Amino acid sequence: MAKPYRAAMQRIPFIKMHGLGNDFVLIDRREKVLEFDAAFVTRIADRHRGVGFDQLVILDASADADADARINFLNSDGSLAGACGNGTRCAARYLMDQSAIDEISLASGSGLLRAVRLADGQIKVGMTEPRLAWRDIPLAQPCDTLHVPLRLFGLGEPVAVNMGNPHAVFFVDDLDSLDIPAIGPTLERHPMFPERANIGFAQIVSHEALRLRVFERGAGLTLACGSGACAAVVAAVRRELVGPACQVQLDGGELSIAWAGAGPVFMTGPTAYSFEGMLVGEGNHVDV
Ligand SMILES: N[C@@H](CCC[C@H](N)C(=O)O)C(=O)O
Repeated sequence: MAKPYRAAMQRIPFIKMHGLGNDFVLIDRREKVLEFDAAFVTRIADRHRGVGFDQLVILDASADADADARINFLNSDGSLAGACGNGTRCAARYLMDQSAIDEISLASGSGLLRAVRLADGQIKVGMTEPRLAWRDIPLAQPCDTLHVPLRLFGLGEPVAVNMGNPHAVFFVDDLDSLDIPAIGPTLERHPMFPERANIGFAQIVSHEALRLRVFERGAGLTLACGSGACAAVVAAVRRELVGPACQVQLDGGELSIAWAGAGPVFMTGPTAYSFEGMLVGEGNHVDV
């Protein structure tokens, strides 16, 4: 028998995508108003009772005539993320496929982002210009962002970078010796980072390559973090550890990052569809 509130049921189509295993539920609201709250987000994020994702990617119609759509990101803990590199590449791929085009512009919290599909199918996005002043990270106190005075767990001083979201990058000699799930939460929520921070651990491989693992703000250790890869290369270029083009080796695969020492950071890598489905429920209380 149909439940009495059936008429109020929402049906929300979604697409599951990932970039190097950094996974997303993408909801396209460009043509339909769909409302949901933080409880909805954490429910869908649950990998046992929901769909599971690192970030929820929401596409809306954009008021900006230069943009094809507006993009927003929420972490699996329900918090807002100002930027998400892999999510941007996945959303760009989805929008390009929908319209059979190879170039797209997205309005985001960190400005207008342009993405292109390359001949080999990889998606390249121009991320924002990194912000490097302590206030812009933001950090809790004035300091040199190239050497943030934070010494914990035997790590050296990190480099702080804002890529539309806050990052701290620690350079280490042996990435495999770190228990990142154990130390990540303390660093993410350290009082030095009033808005919390994404915590990257980078090991230099050569002048053109580094290995990276990121404990993401609001999502924990992920298989890849696009904005984290950008932040790590910006940090490594500033410390003169790598050149302007750098391969970033993440647990889920590789990203090519280019930064000339000023201006935007370019990120290139693969994207993939996983499956599509429907979230069904009453109001914001959605069953999956
Ligand atoms: N996975 C993302 C980063 C997501 C946002 C981050 N957790 C935050 O809160 O800033 C990426 O690919 O950049």
